[in-house]
Amino acid sequence: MQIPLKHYGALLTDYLKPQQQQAIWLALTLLSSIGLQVLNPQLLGYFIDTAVNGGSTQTLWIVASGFIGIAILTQVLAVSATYFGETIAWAATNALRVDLAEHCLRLDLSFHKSRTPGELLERVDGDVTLLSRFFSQMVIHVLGNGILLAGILLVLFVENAIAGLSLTAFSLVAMTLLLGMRSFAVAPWTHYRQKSAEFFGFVGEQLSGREDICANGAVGYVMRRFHELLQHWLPLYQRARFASTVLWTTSVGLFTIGNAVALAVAAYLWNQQAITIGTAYLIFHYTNLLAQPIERIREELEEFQQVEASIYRIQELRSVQPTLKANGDQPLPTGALSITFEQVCFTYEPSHQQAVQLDTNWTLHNISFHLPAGQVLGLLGRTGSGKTTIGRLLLRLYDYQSGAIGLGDVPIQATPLSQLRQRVGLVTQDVQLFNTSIRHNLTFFNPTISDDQILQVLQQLELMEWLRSLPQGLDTQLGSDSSGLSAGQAQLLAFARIFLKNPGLVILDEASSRLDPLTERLIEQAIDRLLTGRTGIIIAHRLATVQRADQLLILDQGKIIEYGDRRTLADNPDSHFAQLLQQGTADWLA
Ligand SMILES: Nc1ncnc2c1ncn2[C@@H]1O[C@H](COP(=O)(O)OP(=O)(O)OP(=O)(O)O)[C@@H](O)[C@H]1O
Repeated sequence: MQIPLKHYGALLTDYLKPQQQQAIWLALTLLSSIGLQVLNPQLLGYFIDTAVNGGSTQTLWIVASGFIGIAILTQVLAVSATYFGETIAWAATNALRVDLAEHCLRLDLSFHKSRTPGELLERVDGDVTLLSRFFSQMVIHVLGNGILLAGILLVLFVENAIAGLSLTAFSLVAMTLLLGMRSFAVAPWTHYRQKSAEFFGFVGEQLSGREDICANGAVGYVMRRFHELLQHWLPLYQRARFASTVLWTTSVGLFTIGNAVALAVAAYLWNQQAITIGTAYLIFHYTNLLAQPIERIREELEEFQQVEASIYRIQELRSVQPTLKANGDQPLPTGALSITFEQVCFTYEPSHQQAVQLDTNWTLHNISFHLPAGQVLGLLGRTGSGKTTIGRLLLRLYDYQSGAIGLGDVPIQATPLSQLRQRVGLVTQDVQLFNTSIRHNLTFFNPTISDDQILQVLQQLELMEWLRSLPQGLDTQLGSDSSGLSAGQAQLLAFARIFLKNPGLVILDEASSRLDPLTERLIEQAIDRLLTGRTGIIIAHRLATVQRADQLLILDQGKIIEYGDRRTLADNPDSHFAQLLQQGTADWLA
């Protein structure tokens, strides 16, 4: 896996451009500290020669103080560089996190269904965290240490040409060898991070389902899977670390050779009386100093292998594009919206579409009906017959493969997605509440909705008494798992959301669970109000709700087995609906 250099460049310019000033400060502090590191040993060499030649104590004091002063300044500059580096890293990686999160939110439901929330967390946060060093220091460290390396070699040449030449040759060999091994550990680190994403996905999934897991005695199974994942994770980590260790061992071996070369050259030149003892010390000192940039570049490259794996995975995520067809800009009419389905066929696995020539494999097959504006359609059918899928197609959570769907005579693809989702309201059985105040749970953070509007809606839903019983009213915080709310109250809050949104079409997946009579009455009233002046589709589980419908559509295995006016069907003793009425329940399986 080799990522073209231009991709790194693009990433750097995209995310570092807004922080040009900080980046300049980072470069300045880093380069100054490098300059001082090259300069300071010269004072030491001078100190030794002055001491050996019997120089004055005052001179020695001045040189020693200068040496200490520069050492302190180098440290101050290093601290400043770290500060600027961290600031840049956080700002850049946060911007990337935001971009990736937005990108994921734009992707279809099919993308999210195929990935666990934990896996996405690892993609959006784990991989990006690894990139922080790339943004803050990597490029500048590789560049800066390259300059330090060149500076040291230059000084060595100035001290003595033979020393400069032999240590330059050594540096070239060391760098070539280490750079050649650059990609050595990329693949093991990619596998390791893939497994870690899987592990976090698994943990996230199990944590969110902990009640069901405990209630159904599945803890043993979960723990076994947990250990299985860990068992696969460890060898991958060992392999990745081993690859990195090979690099480390190579560089340690190289520096031992480097030190031997420096000592041999210094001893030879000293014997030849070509250099002073101070210069001999400097050759040895600079060779040691040489280890720092080479070692640092090696470290950066080693870390870069992990970064490369992260960049690769981020690119992969960014390359996933929504499969929904493009939107048009045709507005939907105001008020209640009529619905037209014309021979709609849909499957959740479009890649199998060609293979699905047989009608039986469509999730929805040849669905056609027309519901005039302001009317209500009751949807009935066995579990898995495709009722929920009809709602999903209307909201364009998925696109159908053939046929046509129109709302208010506008094809749904011809209108902007944001407008479509504003004009169609969906209440599912599974009400998703967020870990924030009741106000935000109702308005979805829309600041244009006033408290008065919210209170009016809660009053209509007869929820004021409940609201008054809460210690902080609309500011009361809800738990993400609906803690403190009954199923009926959660449903009523979901209705309140729809009232505030005021759509022209309401799709209601009615709760099939039994509610207490008081809550049931409240919900019945709420549904009545919700449907007034709006078109409605109700996936009905109660006869009371079905009686509201103007039209009925009964599905079986994705096909319409009965469709028509409710009263006409009720009067026809041969109809499926009449049989349901006879059974006294709308629940198909009852
Ligand atoms: N995201 C999905 N990916 C793949 N298949 C799916 C998906 N959602 C539903 N299905 C399948 O599509 C078919 C229709 O599902 P749908 O949820 O529309 O049925 P339903 O009539 O609403 O059932 P229920 O009454 O149980 O809610 C089922 O066979 C189901 O397994």
